[in-house]
Amino acid sequence: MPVSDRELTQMFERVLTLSKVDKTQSVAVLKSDYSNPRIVRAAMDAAQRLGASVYGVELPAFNHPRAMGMDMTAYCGDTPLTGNLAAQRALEAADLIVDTMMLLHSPEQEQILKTGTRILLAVEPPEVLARILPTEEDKLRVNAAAERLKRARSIAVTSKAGSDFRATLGQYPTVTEYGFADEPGRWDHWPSGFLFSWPDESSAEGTLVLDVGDILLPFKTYVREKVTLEIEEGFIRRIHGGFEAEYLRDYMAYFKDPEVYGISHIGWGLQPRAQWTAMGLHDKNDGMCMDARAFYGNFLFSTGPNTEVGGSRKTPCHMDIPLRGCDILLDGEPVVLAGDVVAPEASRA
Ligand SMILES: O=c1ccc(O)c[nH]1
Ligand SMILES: [Fe+2]
Repeated sequence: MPVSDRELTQMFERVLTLSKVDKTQSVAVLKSDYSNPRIVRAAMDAAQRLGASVYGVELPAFNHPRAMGMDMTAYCGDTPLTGNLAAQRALEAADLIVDTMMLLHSPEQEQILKTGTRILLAVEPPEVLARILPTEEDKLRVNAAAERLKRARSIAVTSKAGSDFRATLGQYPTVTEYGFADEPGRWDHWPSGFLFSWPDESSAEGTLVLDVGDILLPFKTYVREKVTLEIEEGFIRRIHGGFEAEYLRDYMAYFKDPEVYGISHIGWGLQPRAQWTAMGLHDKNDGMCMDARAFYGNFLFSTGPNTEVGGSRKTPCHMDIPLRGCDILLDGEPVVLAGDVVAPEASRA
């Protein structure tokens, strides 16, 4: 259902307030040719209504000649900001950046965050922003789970479909997404509600079986026949199954980069207002489908880049693959069982 401009501005006022925007703050709205103009305008208006010093940074769109599709997570690393030091300085001057063009998985995003500037990504359709409007309660639940994940030294994921995956943890930080950027140097994404870390380099091992109904992003497809990923020493070594396995093999091979098979962030969904079914109701180009990444109790697996936590894999191909119905154990203790969040208690909806 359409959201009115007035409601969109009011939602931005709410989320920018949660992001600690007030008259003492400067807010830069980062945009490019493909930004949603309604989101740009609502962010600018809301920031002004909160008394902040507001400015826009507009960058010409960047299209890599080998990028395919419109989903902004499909080709990561190079962005309209890449190489534009003057624009980066202009952005670093802000207390908060509302990113309507997607810097995620770029080295520049990390450089900007290191200056203490906060970044809030907002590129989903207004109807999704409205349905998953962030709350303080989301933050409490995600942070409760993060306290557990920060302490974890191992993760194990199994499922009835046959998944049997494990990795050690600790080399990389825990990252939370609860929908607002309220602390210095924090990046967040409205809408969200999940958390993740990265496996220690070379530690990811085992099998992940994508079962019917699991999701392949950025393809925005529901798996219709099982796909099996065999993982050794932190890399996907084999992908087998039927048509979807062949399609995934062909897509990843297209990049001609062995690093696309590396494992990226792994974690689980904690957003009850995100729905597994939502992707089926949207066109592929409506956004990046955060419902699929955030739905409650998923195991979110991903491949490719790890630059956002200081890793060396700046590879453009990034697959986000949420699985349903998994058991997720940290140090042998369950946090999710059969796709339902069981611990920590404070993380349950
Ligand atoms: O919010 C996001 C979106 C995409 C992604 O790969 C991670 N987190
Ligand atoms: Fe991802």
